[in-house]
Amino acid sequence: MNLRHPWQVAFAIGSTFIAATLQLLIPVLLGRAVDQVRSGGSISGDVVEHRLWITALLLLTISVLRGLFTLAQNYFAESIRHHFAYELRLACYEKIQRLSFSFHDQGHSADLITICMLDLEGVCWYFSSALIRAVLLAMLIGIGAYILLSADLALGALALSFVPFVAWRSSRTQLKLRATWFELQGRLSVLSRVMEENLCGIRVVRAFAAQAYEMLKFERASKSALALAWERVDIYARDTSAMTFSFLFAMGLVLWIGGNKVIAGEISVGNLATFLTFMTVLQMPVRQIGLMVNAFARASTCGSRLFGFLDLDVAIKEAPHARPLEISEGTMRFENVSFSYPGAENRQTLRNISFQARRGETIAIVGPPGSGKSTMAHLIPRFYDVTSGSITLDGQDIRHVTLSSLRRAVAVVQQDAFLFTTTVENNIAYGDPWANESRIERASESAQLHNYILGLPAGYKTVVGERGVSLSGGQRQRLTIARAMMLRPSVIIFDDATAAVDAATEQRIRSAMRRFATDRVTIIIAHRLSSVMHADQILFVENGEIVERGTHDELLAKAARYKALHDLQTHAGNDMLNDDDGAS
Ligand SMILES: Nc1ncnc2c1ncn2[C@@H]1O[C@H](COP(=O)(O)OP(=O)(O)OP(=O)(O)O)[C@@H](O)[C@H]1O
Repeated sequence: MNLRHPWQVAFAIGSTFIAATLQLLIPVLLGRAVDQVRSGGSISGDVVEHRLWITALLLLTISVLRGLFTLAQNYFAESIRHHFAYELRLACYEKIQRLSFSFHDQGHSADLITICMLDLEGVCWYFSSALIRAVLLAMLIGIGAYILLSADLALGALALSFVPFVAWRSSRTQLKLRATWFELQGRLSVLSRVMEENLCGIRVVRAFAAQAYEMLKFERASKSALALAWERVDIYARDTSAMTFSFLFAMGLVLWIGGNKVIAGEISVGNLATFLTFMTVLQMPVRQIGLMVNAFARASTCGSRLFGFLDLDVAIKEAPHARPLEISEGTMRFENVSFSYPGAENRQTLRNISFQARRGETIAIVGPPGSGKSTMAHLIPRFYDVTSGSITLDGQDIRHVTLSSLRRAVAVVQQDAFLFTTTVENNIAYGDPWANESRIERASESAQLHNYILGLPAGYKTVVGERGVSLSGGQRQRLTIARAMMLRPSVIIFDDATAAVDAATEQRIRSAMRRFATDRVTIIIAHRLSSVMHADQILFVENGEIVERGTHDELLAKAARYKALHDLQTHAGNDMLNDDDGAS
């Protein structure tokens, strides 16, 4: 139970007890009222009327009070549920912020959303509404059974005979409905996937005149969902009828046998009325046993997933006595770094990488696809930890400094330029929300974006991202470059960040960044050698190892892999130019 709100829990349970007790008094009072009318022959009319008035007033008061306490019970139960959900949601979100890249690499995002929304709801509902209802149900059935059985054992047993059957049947129905619910969710998600693909690929669909095929695909998915929905209606209708029948059958028996007992003078008509009213009172809660069983089954699956997620160990942790990173000379060093991805420990992605970069230097990393260039970049902000060796910044091992200070000092401009759905200004100032306008403008000028932004409908206040103005790949990329520059990092990494901009814009960004680069280490990962030829040191990586290093001229002079790549790109460029000449 949610012990962070003990008073609310106490009020919810207390109100439930009182509401249940008051509800149990109603059949007793009704029975008494019937007997008071029946006894009219032996007592004067005024006395009967007086007694009836008292009983009626009592009934009214009890009903009003019961309503108020039920209201309080629902109020507190809902309040607990929402507070509990709020706290769990925050805990989940906080966990997501801390989870390491190795967790996200396994493509958990859809599962994570299910855990943090649906599973969380399942757990909260159980801990608030279902548990409170279980208390109410236990009281109604327990005390109700005691009153009925002590009034007349045989008739009481008969009146309660529908309880086990309805409880069993409603639990079975709910569990069956639950199983089909999962299946239905699966079929509905196929339906939404078909629709989503159709909307995303609308140009392909129209271009290939595939509307009829798409319609057929959608109809098939739709039919399969409809069939299951019908199956569920069938289960529900059949089981509801069976439960109603058993209840009415038991009621008929009580009426018949009870009626005979009244004739024989064994019980009063009022007693019989009490029995019948009790049965009506018990009917709905008993049917809800199925809901409780379902809530419990749901909460145990959802709970094991939710709490399993919250208890997950975070791979990248801060050292117990981590200190903020202190930058003085601004030197970064890789010392004999080897690395294997978590889950792929038998394969070394990087082997014995050593190099040093001083403030103001630009280091370029080139090499064939999959050679480990991005992996090297991801080790610097500790997206992953080195398997052996170390990375230091001014002599401080990055594993021994606080994560926030490290990530403020190391900015990565990724290949995929992600933008938040907010203004251009907020996107650029993401790492420094208090930055003034002139700094934001300077950063966008360096990223060759300022003039373009001024031409947007609302300038820097224009909303971009999924539901805003759409930018081209190159413009998005330049915006993320400006965002990284705002951090004034000690190490800035461009992970193939200029691949989406044309050579002329790249040239302009590079010259604008020259001043910016004097205060920090710049690491450029690129396939286009024209992007890296001005670097102070070029590392050629192959199969996770640095196989060549030096300046552009030194590497050309070596006439090995770098030279081969350079010749390939130069010839490819010349060939394209020649083709263009030929074409024109
Ligand atoms: N998250 C991951 N889990 C396991 N293996 C990975 C992961 N990311 C990359 N790899 C593997 O590590 C190797 C190096 O990948 P990396 O992305 O560093 O190469 P790269 O040189 O940057 O490639 P590219 O030039 O195509 O971007 C590849 O074989 C890749 O399949």
